[in-house]
Amino acid sequence: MRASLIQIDVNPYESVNSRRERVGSLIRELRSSDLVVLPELWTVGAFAYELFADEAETLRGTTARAMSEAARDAGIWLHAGSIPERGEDGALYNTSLVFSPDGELAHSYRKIHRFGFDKGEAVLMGAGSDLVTVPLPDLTLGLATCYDLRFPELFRGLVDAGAHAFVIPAGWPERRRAHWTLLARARAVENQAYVLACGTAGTHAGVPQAGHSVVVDPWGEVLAEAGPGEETLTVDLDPAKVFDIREAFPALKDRVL
Ligand SMILES: NC(=O)CCC(=O)C(=O)O
Repeated sequence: MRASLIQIDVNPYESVNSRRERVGSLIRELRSSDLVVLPELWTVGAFAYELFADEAETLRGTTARAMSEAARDAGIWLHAGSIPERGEDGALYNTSLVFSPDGELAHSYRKIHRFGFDKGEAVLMGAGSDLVTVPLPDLTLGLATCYDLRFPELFRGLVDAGAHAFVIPAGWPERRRAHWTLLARARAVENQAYVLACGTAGTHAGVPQAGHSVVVDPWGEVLAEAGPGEETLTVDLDPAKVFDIREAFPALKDRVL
């Protein structure tokens, strides 16, 4: 199973429209992949709090339509990262969208743990409450977003719901990059699952982004890691590795709590 992560530069000098078109073209070049992943809040940037309300969209908005067409044209599963969603209740959510190869919006996930450190996201956005898994032909994905990476109980819940790989779009800042790679590897090792963690590049709202998107195998080995700039990582995953490692070293079966 071939997966590609597009680490997008979210600098504020590019308009949302231009970035959306550019990302659509990048996705269409990845026809040989089975799954393409984008980062968190890539239309605006995860720390551009003042843009969230203005750029919020519904699940049938401009970004969702553009991503649906790109997924269909490329014939791939697309985890289109997250958008600032304007919910039916009027509240904002940090919502990830997953499109099937025929362009259908198959799943969406509202980020559960809002980033509360600088108050921005936690004040502006509502919290999701539902765990979301995405059964693909060869393995099941569990969805999480950025700050969620710090909360292992979410990932354990996703494993209990059948996940073999976690997809984590992010807008992780450079100043905590050491945590990013460490946590991605920890979630992989403790759950014996692949981790596909796709971050952003560039600087927005004065926050330099870490980049360094990473794919980790179920043994905790880093299969591929991006540099700091815009880049696409492509990796071949072996779904059997999850089952083999879980059988050969059955730590998940020894859980007490
Ligand atoms: N967008 C985010 O969730 C930021 C998370 C972060 O900066 C951290 O966990 O550190």
